[in-house]
Amino acid sequence: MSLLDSLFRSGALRALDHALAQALRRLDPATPDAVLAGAALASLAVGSGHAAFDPARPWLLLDGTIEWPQAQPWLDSLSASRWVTLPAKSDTAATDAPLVLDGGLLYLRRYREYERRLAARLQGIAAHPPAAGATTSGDVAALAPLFAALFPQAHQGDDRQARVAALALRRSLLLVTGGPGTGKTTTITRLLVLLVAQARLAGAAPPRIALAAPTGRAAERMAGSLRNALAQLRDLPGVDRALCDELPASASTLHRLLGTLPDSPRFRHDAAHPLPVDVVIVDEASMVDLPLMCKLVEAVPDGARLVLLGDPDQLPSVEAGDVLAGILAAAGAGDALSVDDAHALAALIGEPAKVAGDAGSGPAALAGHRVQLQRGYRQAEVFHLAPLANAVRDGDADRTLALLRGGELAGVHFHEDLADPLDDHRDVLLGHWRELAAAATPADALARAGELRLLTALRDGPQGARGLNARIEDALLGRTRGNGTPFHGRLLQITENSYRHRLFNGDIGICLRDGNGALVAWFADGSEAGVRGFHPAALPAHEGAFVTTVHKAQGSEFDAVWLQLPRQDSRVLSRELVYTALTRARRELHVCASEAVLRAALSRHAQRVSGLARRLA
Ligand SMILES: Nc1ncnc2c1ncn2[C@@H]1O[C@H](COP(=O)(O)OP(=O)(O)OP(=O)(O)O)[C@@H](O)[C@H]1O
Repeated sequence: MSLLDSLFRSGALRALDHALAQALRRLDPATPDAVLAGAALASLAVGSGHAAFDPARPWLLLDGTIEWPQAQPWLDSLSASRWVTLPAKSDTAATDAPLVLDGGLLYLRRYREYERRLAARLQGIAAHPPAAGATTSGDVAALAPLFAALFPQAHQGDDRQARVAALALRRSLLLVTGGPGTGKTTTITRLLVLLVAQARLAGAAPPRIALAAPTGRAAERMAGSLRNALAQLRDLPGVDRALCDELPASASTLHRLLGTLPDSPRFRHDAAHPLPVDVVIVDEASMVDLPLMCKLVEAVPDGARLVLLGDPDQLPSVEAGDVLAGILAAAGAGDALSVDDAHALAALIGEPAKVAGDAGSGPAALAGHRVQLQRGYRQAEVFHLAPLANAVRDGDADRTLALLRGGELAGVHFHEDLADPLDDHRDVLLGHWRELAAAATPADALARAGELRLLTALRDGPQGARGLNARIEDALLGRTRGNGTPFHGRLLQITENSYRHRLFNGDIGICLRDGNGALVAWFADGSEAGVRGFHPAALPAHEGAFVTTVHKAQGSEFDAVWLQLPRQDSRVLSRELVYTALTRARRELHVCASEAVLRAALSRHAQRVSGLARRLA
């Protein structure tokens, strides 16, 4: 049997992937099986979060007992095919072949173009100094008193937060990375105040600033953190409150920032119609996929600053890409300043511990654009998560298990071998969800829904989100319910973007009866009332949300997180998945898992195929 047929019969391919291969076979019946299978796999790769298919590492896409062709003959056969373009380095893949073989990876043409355009525009932004940059030592010296008020520790050792703000004076592309609570938002707030002051000193208008995140929830969280940081700043001696007043009070989704067009994958803002802004700050950059990141960077005007914030240890975007990882690979460790920056910024931050070119930092293409924040500032007395998060991030299973079993981390609970939290902890969990139905107002119910979330690794199976949701809904209702029927107290999550409703993938709502007994589905929004109601039958696609997958919880935080891992290992499990789940918790964490599954998860990376790092280098 041909590889294509055996992949299709085993259920590995989606109908869409198979249809692409079939279409090529119809157009040219002589097309070799290796090319047809490659086409189907390139399509499946995009559907599985990869930018391309790697014939040398096919198991990154599919595991199981598949007899893969040898890499070199496969690549040769692809290279010789009329369906595959082989672009020269500068080529824009102008032919209309559906596939491109580039850097040993097989791409669907459109995704190779996204990757090429993203790399080119990122390099363009990085190479372009900010329009209102501080280039002279006089510019820098004039800002020194404010800088010292914003970053009083700047001259004491390696203050990475101060380094971020200082670098923003000279760099258009800035990558600010760090785990939860390392002060990314605090730092950005101070950086923006500094940029406002810089414009004022130059007699220019204050910079036009856009704050954005991939999901509505992440954007809300970003705006909330910024407001808190700003409230602290207003009381800081040496900081003029009028500077703080110039900062935006809200953040939007990236889709809204770029301006969606009805029934079009394009946005209102693009290279020809750039965003009318001077600074774009993007939070949760690890969640941004390849097409969206490409469209974002192309809409950033020349001379504007682009600041990407993210936690590199979190799961990559659900959709194709792993874009942040590719960019960071080209930026190095984020521990060094370039020689020029170090010299120009010495008046603000003193002599840096390390300058680019020092042993270890390497000649990365975007070196000098990244700052990795290291120190966590969240209070640890009530919730001591950091040691566990670090052990998981490092894939250190022995240490992770010792910490979980030791029971000494405040707020962290291990329920070893527990396969069903609804059996042993039914009262706590159902009690919480019942309280939502009894909340005084929809806004209150939605706020309380953020107090606890049960997270799973998988959608399907006995410990999957779907099955658990159905069981919880039955338990709350006290009877078996027709699938998807709304009921008073049902928590739900939108699963598609609907611009008409202004509801987006991942938005959480709750169904409550109004005074007349009619069910209304309520969602949080930025309006004065704080919520918007919909008739449940008029909602875009949605599903139950008492339990969500870790993937869907990216960009959100909850007071208490219950993480349920499956009983059997699965290729979906990885240290990034466990790390992302743990770091969603603000006060309390419950991990339900077996030693074997936890060890298997921590031994695996959520690896994605991408040519971005190579392209940027
Ligand atoms: N240099 C600092 N000194 C003291 N406290 C700080 C400092 N930087 C940040 N914090 C505090 O640490 C907490 C977390 O900061 P912040 O919200 O900026 O972190 P973050 O990295 O944006 O977090 P998240 O991962 O949730 O987005 C806040 O309470 C903030 O006030």
